[in-house]
Amino acid sequence: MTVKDVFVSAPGKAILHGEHAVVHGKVALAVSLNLRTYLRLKGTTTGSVCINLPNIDTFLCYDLSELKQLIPVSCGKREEGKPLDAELVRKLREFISVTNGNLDTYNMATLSFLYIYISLFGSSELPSLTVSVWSELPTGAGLGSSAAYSVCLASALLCASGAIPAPLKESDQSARWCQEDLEQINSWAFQGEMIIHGNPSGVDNAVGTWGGMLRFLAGKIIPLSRVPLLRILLTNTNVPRSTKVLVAGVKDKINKFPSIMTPVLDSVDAISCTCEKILSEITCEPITGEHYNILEELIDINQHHLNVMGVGHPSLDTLCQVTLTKGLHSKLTGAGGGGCGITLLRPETDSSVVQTTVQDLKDCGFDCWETSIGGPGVQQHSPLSVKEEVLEILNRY
Ligand SMILES: Nc1ncnc2c1ncn2[C@@H]1O[C@H](COP(=O)(O)OP(=O)(O)O)[C@@H](O)[C@H]1O
Ligand SMILES: C[C@@](O)(CCOP(=O)(O)O)CC(=O)O
Ligand SMILES: [Mg+2]
Repeated sequence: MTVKDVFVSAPGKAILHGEHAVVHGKVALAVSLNLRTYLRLKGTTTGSVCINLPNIDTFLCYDLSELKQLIPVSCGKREEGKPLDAELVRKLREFISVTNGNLDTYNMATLSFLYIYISLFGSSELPSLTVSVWSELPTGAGLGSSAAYSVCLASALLCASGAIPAPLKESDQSARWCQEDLEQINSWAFQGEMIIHGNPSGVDNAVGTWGGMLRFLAGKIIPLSRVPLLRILLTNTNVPRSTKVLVAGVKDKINKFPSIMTPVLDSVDAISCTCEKILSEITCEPITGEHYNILEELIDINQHHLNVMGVGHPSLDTLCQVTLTKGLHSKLTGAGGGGCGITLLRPETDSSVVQTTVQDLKDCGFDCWETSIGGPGVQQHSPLSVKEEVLEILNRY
């Protein structure tokens, strides 16, 4: 069986409020970024499955005959939204550690690819194909690169398997799936996130799938109908960390000090709700200085809470201090422990202040840039419509 080529992309995200607390059933507010992950799937006749992941220096090929051995005996077509198939995960872990030496975090990328591939095709015939992925997002830095990757995998593999149609018409440059198909993509992406994160809330893959700004609570996704025009500075401290490890650390802390940590999580929940209220006022009333004063205070309080949860880092403290000298307020975004932070810019913040702040942060060894938010969720593209620099990289494979 030869599968059709598919080209897709999905955005990264910034969590405004609610990271970590969202894993424990609290509200999070998240927004898509203008940085995307691109995936090209090509049907081949080589009798192998190849995966090219240049962001993480991973280039692998497997014979279909090897992969067939991994199909669980019980393999019917697995339904989405179910817990991971423990037998398949065990077989894949064994297989990857045998062929690839170790189980470092970057091998999670291979594991999640193979998991979705075998789950979707295992009950029929495994097709020969090559998947190449390139991302504009920093990997493992809090901007949801794992979710953008999982959403791309899920959409391309679902499309290739025929479980969902390819929405792109001949004359289109890019196209989106219908709601029902997006739900399927989101739920398979969640499985990929489970492999990479251990215990994800699902907020990141929801933003990667639907884009825009959304409120997420216990698996329920409510898109905000109007996305306020927020100006946000993104800073990558370049301190590496793993979401899986940080999420597990917060859980341990909650288990150890339940009566101390529960109020912290409740407070984060209230911060998300208050922020949502202010943002909705900003979209339909004249913006006042007071709106921004409150947003800034919420950022400060939440950053303290995240430190209490044990996911701060000296580099993030530096970010907060440096921006505060310019009157700007910052917090970590995503799992913390290094990685990225967001800084809220007020509508009246002068571009010269932004420029000097960016320079000061760069002098600390950080990457820093002003970003736009609220981009579209997962899309299928005609390769001709994709940015030259992305095509150039993906064309190498
Ligand atoms: N472009 C990519 N190519 C391959 N794997 C990726 C890519 N982006 C993310 N990943 C996978 O996601 C992991 C990082 O996920 P995570 O620790 O959750 O950080 P993030 O905040 O970026 O989501 C990587 O170790 C890798 O397994
Ligand atoms: C910490 C958490 O709230 C967000 C993690 O985001 P990221 O992988 O650091 O981009 C975990 C989750 O919601 O699954
Ligand atoms: Mg992640």
